[in-house]
Amino acid sequence: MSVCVTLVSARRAVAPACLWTGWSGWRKACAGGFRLVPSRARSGTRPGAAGKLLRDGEDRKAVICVEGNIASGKTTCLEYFSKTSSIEVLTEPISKWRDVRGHNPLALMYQDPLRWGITLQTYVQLTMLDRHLSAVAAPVRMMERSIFSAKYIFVENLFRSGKMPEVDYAVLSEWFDWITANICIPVDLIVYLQTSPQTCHERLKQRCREEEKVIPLEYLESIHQLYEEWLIRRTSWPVPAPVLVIPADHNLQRMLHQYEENRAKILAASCL
Ligand SMILES: Nc1ncnc2c1ncn2[C@@H]1O[C@H](COP(=O)(O)OP(=O)(O)O)[C@@H](O)[C@H]1O
Ligand SMILES: O=c1ccn([C@H]2C[C@H](O)[C@@H](COP(=O)(O)O)O2)c(=O)[nH]1
Repeated sequence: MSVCVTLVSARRAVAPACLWTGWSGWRKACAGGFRLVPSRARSGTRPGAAGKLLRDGEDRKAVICVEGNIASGKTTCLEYFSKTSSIEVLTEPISKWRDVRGHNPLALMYQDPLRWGITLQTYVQLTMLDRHLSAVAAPVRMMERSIFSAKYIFVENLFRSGKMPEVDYAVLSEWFDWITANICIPVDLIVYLQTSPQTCHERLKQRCREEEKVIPLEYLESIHQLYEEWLIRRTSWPVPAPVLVIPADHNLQRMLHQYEENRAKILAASCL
């Protein structure tokens, strides 16, 4: 049985470097865990890292982000690779999005996106940044989604569909731009689980997460279009790493087979 997999070439995002002449208090607070990459750094440093804060030792570890529509099978993919000793797996911090000090911003967003979209996405941005910056224990880290898809897919979707006021979009964009200009967020490979929105709709109904019962097929179609624009057509936002596209409409057994077939390509990210 032939399985089609495409490795799309790299086109790294290069955010403007920042010189950090001040901020001494913050830099002291970060000492130990982070270092500032010299603004003239060239060899041996990640592209785009110059002038940014970088977690110590992180430039030697590989980071793979698994991207895809809601219920495309990302968690299932991560579960599969979590059995490999050299890989550590980080799922999305969805339990936090469902319970921040007793509040459920995920449910609120689905109930009234115009009012609560910024609340959820601000918290998603914070918790995803925290995930990106947490210390890596294994040689390879696989994480579910990224701070990039939070902005380029979900914030963008809310705004474009008229469900986020322009001022909320502007504030979130300012935050995102500041973070990516000043903090190094290393990504070595994006694994894109490419599904049809219909498949995701079926899997979503099967998973039956309470907050997501209101999601119509059209919502998944919009998310799908944004992913395709970003990672396949490359007409929207910078892509921070090479992209490995894995068609993911197949049944579970065939998907696990595909993951095994792609193991070497995925682990090759640690040699980049
Ligand atoms: N290849 C597959 N075929 C059928 N069902 C699947 C497949 N992969 C995952 N599922 C099921 O679909 C639902 C969503 O999968 P999940 O891995 O949670 O997706 P995601 O993390 O992308 O939201 C779950 O109920 C899961 O068991
Ligand atoms: O930036 C984001 C990221 C995720 N979400 C929503 C979309 C889904 O309802 C869940 C994540 O579920 P997955 O099954 O992992 O796709 O969170 C969001 O609204 N904004």
